[in-house]
Amino acid sequence: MPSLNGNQNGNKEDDFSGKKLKVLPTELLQRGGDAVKVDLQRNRLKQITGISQLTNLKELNLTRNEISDFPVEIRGLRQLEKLYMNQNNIKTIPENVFPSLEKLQFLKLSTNRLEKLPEDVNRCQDLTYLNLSNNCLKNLDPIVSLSHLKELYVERNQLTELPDLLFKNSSLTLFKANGNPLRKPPGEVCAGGLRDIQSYFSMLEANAKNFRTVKTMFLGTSMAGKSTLCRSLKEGCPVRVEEADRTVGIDISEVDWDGIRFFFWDFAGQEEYYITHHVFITAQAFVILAINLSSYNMDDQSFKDNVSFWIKNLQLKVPDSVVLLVGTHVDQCKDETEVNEKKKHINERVKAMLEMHTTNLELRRKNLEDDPSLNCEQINQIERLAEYKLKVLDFVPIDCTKNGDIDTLLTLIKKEVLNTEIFPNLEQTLPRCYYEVENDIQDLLEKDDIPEHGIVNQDVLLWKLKNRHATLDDEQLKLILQYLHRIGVIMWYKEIPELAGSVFVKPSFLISLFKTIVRHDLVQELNKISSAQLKSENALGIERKRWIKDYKEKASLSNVAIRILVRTELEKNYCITDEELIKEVVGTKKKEGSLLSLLKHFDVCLSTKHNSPLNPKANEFDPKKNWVASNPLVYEPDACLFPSYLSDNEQVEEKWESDNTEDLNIHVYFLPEIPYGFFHRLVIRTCSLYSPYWIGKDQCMLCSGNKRFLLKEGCDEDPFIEIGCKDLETSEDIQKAWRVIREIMRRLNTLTEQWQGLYQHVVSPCKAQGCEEFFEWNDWKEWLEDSGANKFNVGIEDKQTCRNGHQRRTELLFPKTPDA
Ligand SMILES: Nc1nc2c(ncn2[C@@H]2O[C@H](COP(=O)(O)OP(=O)(O)OP(=O)(O)O)[C@@H](O)[C@H]2O)c(=O)[nH]1
Repeated sequence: MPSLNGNQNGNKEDDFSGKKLKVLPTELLQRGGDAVKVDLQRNRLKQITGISQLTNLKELNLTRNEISDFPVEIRGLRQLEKLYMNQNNIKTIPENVFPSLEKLQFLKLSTNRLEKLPEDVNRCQDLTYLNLSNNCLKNLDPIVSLSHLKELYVERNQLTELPDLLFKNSSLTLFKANGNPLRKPPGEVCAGGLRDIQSYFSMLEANAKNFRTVKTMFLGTSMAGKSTLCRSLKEGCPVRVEEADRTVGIDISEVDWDGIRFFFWDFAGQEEYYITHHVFITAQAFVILAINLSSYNMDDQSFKDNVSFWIKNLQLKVPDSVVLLVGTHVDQCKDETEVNEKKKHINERVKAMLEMHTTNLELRRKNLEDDPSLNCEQINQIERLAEYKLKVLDFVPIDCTKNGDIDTLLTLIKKEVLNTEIFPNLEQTLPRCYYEVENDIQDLLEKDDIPEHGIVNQDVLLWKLKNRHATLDDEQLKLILQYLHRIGVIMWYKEIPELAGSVFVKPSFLISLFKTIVRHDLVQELNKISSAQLKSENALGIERKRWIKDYKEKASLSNVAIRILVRTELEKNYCITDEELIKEVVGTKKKEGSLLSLLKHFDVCLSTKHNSPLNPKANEFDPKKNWVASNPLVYEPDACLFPSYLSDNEQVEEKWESDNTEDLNIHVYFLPEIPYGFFHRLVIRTCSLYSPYWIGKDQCMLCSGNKRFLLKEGCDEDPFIEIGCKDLETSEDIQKAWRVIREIMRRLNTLTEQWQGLYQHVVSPCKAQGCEEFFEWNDWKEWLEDSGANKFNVGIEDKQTCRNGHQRRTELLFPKTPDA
């Protein structure tokens, strides 16, 4: 029997969800005109023959079924107000269905395979909610005249343009279009939301010009020749870069070739800088991967360090980018044969690597297809990942000291960039004022109207720009500034309260501040601190020694040392004397400076504490309340910890002691692998919730109440992150622990969203001694949603049996309805 639940409107709901139905049950059809609301989600329906008998149906939920042909019979449901058809396999919707659904207000068609919408969808004039995300739509014209739409979602489709009519005089209050290859308006405008898009269209001239910009990133190991390539290409002839002149952080510059603007981002190759790279590696980029051919050994390690590490990172972070492999130092190879052999080695390995990636995704998809209705979300995600094709262009070996070779490379780059198959989104349509504002900012800098360091108060900048653009108001100017921030021309972190008032119109300055702290030769820099500098912060020489020791042994850097280093950089290299500005950036004993706020915002480091004994009074985490640190505070944050520089896990292991079978334990597996810096950032984000924590190289332990939680990066062939909890005595303890794990998983999930090419799945290991079996989670992402928490694993048994016959209590394997 279906359950009949009352709802707020007094309508009875026929609940047939999760019953593995393949056809509509007779008992439902017999209800005929009595059925008002029917829930058929999570079944195996391919068709819904007979549905038109439910003539008074107002709400129909067909989420997560196996429907591929849109059921035309729905046409008969003339009273229908709400229709859920998301997470099926629908490719097309025929004409002549929607005109009959005149009362439809809510339509959810997300996560299907729709390529096109029927023209007559515009007949549903009462529609206020429409969700078309995760489809393959190229065009939204059929919906422009839906004048009552309030919420519209079209994320992750194939849209290149949005129709401006959609935004004129519309009642839209929510619109999301992330994950489309948009040119008009560009994705960076859409990322700002509805207001930005409306403002963009209001400013866009009828004959607006298309502009062509390429963000070019030079990546590769240290000394590969990135700076040499970057500078030589800019000059059009070989430029020699001295070893002492190596890149620290990132260098940014701009060139114009034949009307195409190239932004050159030269990334430093030393590992210390990798943790800040993710901030600056952005979508739709052109990557020049420099590989030093003379030092390249044709073995696994060399391929990994010089090539695959970088390609995999790009595949994870920006899977839609284009990579050009450039082999440098050809003149230092023995002969042409050596160059050709190395080129062949790299080309073959890269090809195999990309194929392997596709095969792994394919295999995973096949596994999931055993139960498509349960795994629909995951299958869809895999299919989306398989659609990303990182383009790796043919390998070019060059001698960076030779004129002819630089010329050849230059010609090749220009040719590739103009190839629309390789760069389909090169052209973007922008209102003229966007460019004018950008040029004006450069002009203000050149005319010294803005100080050389480029930090300018938001109000001052707006005032200066308004003097030049009488027609633009503050709001429009702010939107343009945010767009310029998103494309990396300026930096304005509006969402960080400490930084919202300052605009950094010279990003290179900000990066140079990053590198005062995140650098390969930090110990040397600490050693250079003079007595006078120490005195300025009331510090002693003996403290400097301690800073160096703490940094080397505990990867923690004193806040006082940070202040001294940053102040020195500002005063010496940028001749800044404005004490107020220095204090704002550097901070004081009482107030954190803007630089630290930024580093924390990007999860580069976290405030650290003295490691005190396990605190049984650690505040418990309660998802309904704001988390507050334990009282009395166990620490005064006086240093910053850089987790990825830590060298061992001893302390964490000692605090955690050993695992036991009554612990909670889940593994989050990553395909193709755990991105560089992922664990580091997860630890930072998680530890900011709990006062007592201990961190090691790839492990971290934290406390909530009297329970201990472990986060661990592991690899037993497949890379995974383990989340565990111990000290659980009662079922209530277990429920509480799952809530904390849910919070950790939420953080993990928001991080994952920053790596577009990443796939994860979650399992609970069996834990019986010697057993390697596990219990697979199907719905973990749903569990993270507020509404999903109550549905998770509803009705499962008290015990689960693994494939080897071991039994384990369900509540130790899955979070059984946390708030039930
Ligand atoms: N002979 C020769 N020397 C080169 C070539 N390319 C680069 N070099 C030299 O190699 C050294 C390293 O080059 P850089 O351009 O600084 O390398 P990088 O990749 O920017 O290094 P990091 O800044 O440490 O990341 C410099 O001394 C260059 O002059 C080449 O093709 N032939």
